[in-house]
Amino acid sequence: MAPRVLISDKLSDAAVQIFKDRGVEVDFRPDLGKDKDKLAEVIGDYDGLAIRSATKVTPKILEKASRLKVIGRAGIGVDNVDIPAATARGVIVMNTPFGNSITTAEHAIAMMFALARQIPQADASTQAGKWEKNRFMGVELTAKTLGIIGCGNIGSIVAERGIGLKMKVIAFDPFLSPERALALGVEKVELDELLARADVITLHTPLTEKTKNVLSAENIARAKPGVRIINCARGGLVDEVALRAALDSGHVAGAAFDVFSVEPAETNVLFGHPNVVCTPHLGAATTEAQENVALQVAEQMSDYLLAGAISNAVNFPSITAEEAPRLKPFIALAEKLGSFAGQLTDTDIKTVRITYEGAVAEQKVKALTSAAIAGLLRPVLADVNVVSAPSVAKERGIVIEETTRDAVGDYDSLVTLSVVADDFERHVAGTVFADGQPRIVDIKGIKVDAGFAPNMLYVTNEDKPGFIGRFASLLGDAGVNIATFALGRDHPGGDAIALVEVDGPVPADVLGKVSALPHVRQVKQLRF
Ligand SMILES: NC(=O)C1=CN([C@@H]2O[C@H](COP(=O)(O)OP(=O)(O)OC[C@H]3O[C@@H](n4cnc5c(N)ncnc54)[C@H](O)[C@@H]3O)[C@@H](O)[C@H]2O)C=CC1
Ligand SMILES: O=C(O)CCC(=O)C(=O)O
Repeated sequence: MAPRVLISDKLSDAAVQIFKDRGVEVDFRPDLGKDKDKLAEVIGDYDGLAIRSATKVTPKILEKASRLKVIGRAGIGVDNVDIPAATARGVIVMNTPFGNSITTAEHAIAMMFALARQIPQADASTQAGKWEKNRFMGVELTAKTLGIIGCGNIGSIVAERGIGLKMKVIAFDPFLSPERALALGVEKVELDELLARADVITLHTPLTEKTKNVLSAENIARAKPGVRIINCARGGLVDEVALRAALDSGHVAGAAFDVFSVEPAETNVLFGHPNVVCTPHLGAATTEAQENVALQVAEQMSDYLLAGAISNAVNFPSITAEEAPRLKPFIALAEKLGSFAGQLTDTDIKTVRITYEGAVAEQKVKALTSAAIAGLLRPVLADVNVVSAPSVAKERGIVIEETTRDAVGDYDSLVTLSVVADDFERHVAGTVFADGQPRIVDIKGIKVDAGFAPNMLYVTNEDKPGFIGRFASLLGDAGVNIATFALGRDHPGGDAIALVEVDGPVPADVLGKVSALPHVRQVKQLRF
């Protein structure tokens, strides 16, 4: 069955076409983004949801999204998606981090000119027939200092444009490396210095706990008198009430805002001030950017739904379409090793150690670890999946340790999973053979060679003569057919294990009889 995608915001038609061309069923319902009740009614029918910023993906919507596998944001900010809730439900959230950066940077530059030369006000006055030539005295930007708060993708483009305009560009961004600053031709400064020096401040950070109100009343007061402030990033970065007061007092000479603390902004404290220029979140609104992000999001979502490739996910490591088929058997191996350990563990797990040796260590091991954790937790939490598993494990206080190293043993690739609880540590290792099938090759240090099957028995016993015959007759008498039988022991007469594939579930009374056989220590029915 073809996957189904709902587009619930105004995306370029290009997205619809891409989905259709790729064989994904698509419904284009841009009305639904603003109607959360209707969206909740229909979301259960879709595998994918493509959005811009109008659709709010809340926990309530996600509760109804029983089939949903991926949310694609045609744009950068994913603050309209509840990421923890999506992750907890195993839904991949992807964005398109570059498609609208140039356009948004250009909007910030346009806003800077609009402020410097009061273009919107002069336009309104001129078209009203006033010809107020003396009213609109502007400022030149050449040689002025442009202060960029947040010098990532968009901030860097703004910096380049600013330098092109012969401005002195300074930037505050704790994550901007000195090398990158040098390459951009930007002076990296602390916030206080930026406030003191900048003639124009432009914001380009996401809205986070740290950046909320980065331009607070105090910081606005510290800014250079006559500063102009531009926000084309996110509402909430600037204290709008404090800014209005600073505009009224003349401390701030002008402000240009594309984004607001409440959107859609039908009213705002900044509205109506003569030195304020506003646009309705138009930063990304060019034909080029909208085409870019629509194409990209549709490609990314189709790649995931059809081929398991993951790019630009904010809650899962990327996997390319080329990597996906190579990774797939190892994802199956990791999940099954996790499941094996999970089915044998009834107590609280404290730590999970996963070691990747040999060729597999070169793969996306984060994805494999997520798969192993999903397999481990699934016996107790049925709806955990590869996306949600790491956050579920974290919530439960499970420490995950991941190691990669060169091959040291007999296998090209070996994955070893150790589970540590208060009173034991258990480990199991596996590999993928040339036929692409995952195999268990080591349990508790005992070498075995067994595939995974829907119904299996795991038996531990003392290595004494007679066990295999009695065990096989007991299953035969109970009408349980043995498909494969793998044995291992640490040394003659020591600890032995059997992994037995059977053709169907084994009744509880038969399991009881197996565990009562001489020399048997434990028997466990396993499902894969
Ligand atoms: N108005 C609009 O239509 C659009 C707005 N945006 C918004 O622009 C913002 C920036 O986007 P990108 O440049 O693509 O993101 P990015 O992730 O490439 O850059 C963000 C930068 O902010 C920096 N940063 C993070 N915390 C900081 C802090 N506490 N202080 C200073 N810097 C900090 C990061 O180190 C990073 O360099 C996002 O919030 C995005 O949603 C993006 C596209 C369109
Ligand atoms: O989709 C839009 O128009 C908003 C773009 C935006 O804010 C973003 O990409 O973060």
